Order: sequence, then structure tokens, then C-alpha cells
Amino acid sequence: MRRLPPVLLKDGCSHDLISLIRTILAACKEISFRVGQGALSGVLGSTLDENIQGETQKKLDVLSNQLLKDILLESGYVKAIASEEEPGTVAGNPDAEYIVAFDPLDGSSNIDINSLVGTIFSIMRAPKDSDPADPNIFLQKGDQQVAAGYVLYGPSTMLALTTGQGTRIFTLDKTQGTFLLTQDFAKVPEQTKEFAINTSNQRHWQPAMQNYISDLLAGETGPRGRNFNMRWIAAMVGDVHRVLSRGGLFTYPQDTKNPEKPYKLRLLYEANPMAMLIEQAGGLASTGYERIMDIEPEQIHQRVAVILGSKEEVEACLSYHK
Ligand SMILES: O=P(O)(O)OC[C@H]1O[C@](O)(COP(=O)(O)O)[C@@H](O)[C@@H]1O
Ligand SMILES: [Mg+2]
Ligand SMILES: [Mg+2]
Repeated sequence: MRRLPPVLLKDGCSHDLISLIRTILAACKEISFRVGQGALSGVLGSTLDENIQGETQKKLDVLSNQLLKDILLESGYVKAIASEEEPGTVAGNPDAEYIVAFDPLDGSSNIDINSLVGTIFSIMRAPKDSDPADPNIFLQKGDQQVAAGYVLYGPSTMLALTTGQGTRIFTLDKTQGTFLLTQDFAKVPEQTKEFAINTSNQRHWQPAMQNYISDLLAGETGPRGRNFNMRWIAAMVGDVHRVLSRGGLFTYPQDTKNPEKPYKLRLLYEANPMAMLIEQAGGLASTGYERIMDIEPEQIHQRVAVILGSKEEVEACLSYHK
């Protein structure tokens, strides 16, 4: 089975980019070990702190962030980092070519129930001669990502990675500590009968999403003329992995539950990297009104509505938003 570095070399990735991806994965292997140790690792439960977004930080959120941050900054391969768990960006090596935005631990509410969690990352080029301390260097469209991926800490630890040449899936061989290629070019089926949404928010959705989901739920007696099944892992990384594996539509739409927070998922380190992985596998990723990777970010922790997955189903959902 092929290992990660030769695969990336064949894709024409630079040595610095390969080293950067390997550095991220070194941290992820350590996170995978800690997640696997569960209660034995002493990192279950919450801290007494909140992150910049007012969310309670779990001990594993903090630990995962620290591991990624330390390893990346020590490596010299990053000019700066941005993380869900950091209020601002953190400067690194001024001479480095790349910047990395990450969600160190996605699906925090799953940590204490031994369910799926993961790490999501987005790699971009730092603008030429830019200041590593300038947070604006992260305000790039998703289309400018050089690479994107996630590591899913499940029954097996898996990596989904794209450098713009398709989406590949690797599995961590825990006996060797190496990621081995287990699916060369993942392809999201264009059609699906599966959708993922947190329906407890239904009364807060906009009419377009209300109508779309109600037509799915009507099944074969409704306008769609067929039955749909529903899944919700409550970790985007797990839901997107299912969509990459067998298709589906995943959405966290706009809602009016909290007028100050109309969207849940973060653009730079959740929506953009997942959009790139899904598009590179033949799927679509939209807010309902525009392609996610076309959005010009205004803030590093900006949130956005997300509708992604199987091409024909995303198009069906978008037709309700016209
Ligand atoms: O709790 P809800 O409303 O089901 O939200 C679940 C969503 O929130 C998230 O967990 C947010 O990610 P974090 O755990 O990194 O904050 C997504 O992964 C997931 O899709
Ligand atoms: Mg997250
Ligand atoms: Mg997180």
C-alpha cells in the first residue's frame, strides 16, 4: 500500500508542503492516541474556560490545539496559524510559505460519549512579503486553498486529503504510525437518499430549508416521489466522512435561534476545507445562495451556512432557495 509522501510527490507537491502536511499529521497521530486512551488519558470533560466564540472548551479541545500549535510553530513550515481555539492568529516563521487554519477537535460534544471526533485543516499560501502577525493574511477565498483535509478519530483513524488533484483517503496503520492510501480518488455519488441536518432547529430555519426538508420527509407520497433516510453524527467531520464514503446531503443552515449567531459552522477551518474535499470528489458545497469557496472572508472566525454533498441532491436543495 502506498504511503503519503510518495503520493504527494507524484502530485507535484513541493517538499515544504509535504513536510507541512506531515507535521500536521504528526500532531494528529498524538491526538488520535489521546482520543483512543479515552478516560485513561485524563482529558475527558470540560475546562472552566470558554473560547473566543463563547463555547465551553473541552480539555481535549485545548490539548489538541496546543499539540497542533506547538508542533506547527516549532517546525518552521508555517508563517502563521489560525485556530478555532485561539482568539487571534499566531505568528510563526516569517520566511515560511504557508499558513494553516484548523479546527483542532471537531465534534467536541462527542468527546465524552466515545463517539466520532476529528481535526480539520486548511492550508493556504501566505501573500508575498506579508507580515506573519497580520491576521488579514488568512482572509482568502476557499478557492485559494493549496490543500485541505481532516483526520477522523473513529474505530480507525482516517485521513481525507486533497491538494487539488482529487480527494484521497488514507488509514493510519497504528502498528507502523504511517498513513497508508486506502482509497485513491473518492467519488461522492451524484444521487442519494440520505440527508443530515439537526432537525431540533426546524422551527428556526428559513422557509427554503423548511420546504426542502418537509418534501424529503414526505417520502414517496410527496413531490420527491421516494423515501429518504436521515443521519446526524453531531460532528461535521463524521457526517462529511459518510458523505464522502457513500454520498448524502449534509447541511447546517441559517437559523433564527440566536439572532446574533445565524450560522453555526466556521468558514475558514470547517466550511472551506470540507468544501474543497467534497468538490474534489465531484460533489457541491454552497451556502444556499453562493458557492462556499467563492466567499471573500471578512473575519477569521466568520460563520456560514453550509449545504454540501451529492451533486444532484445539493442542486435539488438549492432550487428551493431561488
Ligand atoms: O450540536 P449541533 O447543533 O448538532 O451541532 C453540531 C455541529 O457542531 C460542530 O460540532 C461544531 O464543531 P466544534 O465541535 O469544533 O465546535 C460540528 O462539527 C457539527 O456539525
Ligand atoms: Mg468544528
Ligand atoms: Mg472544534
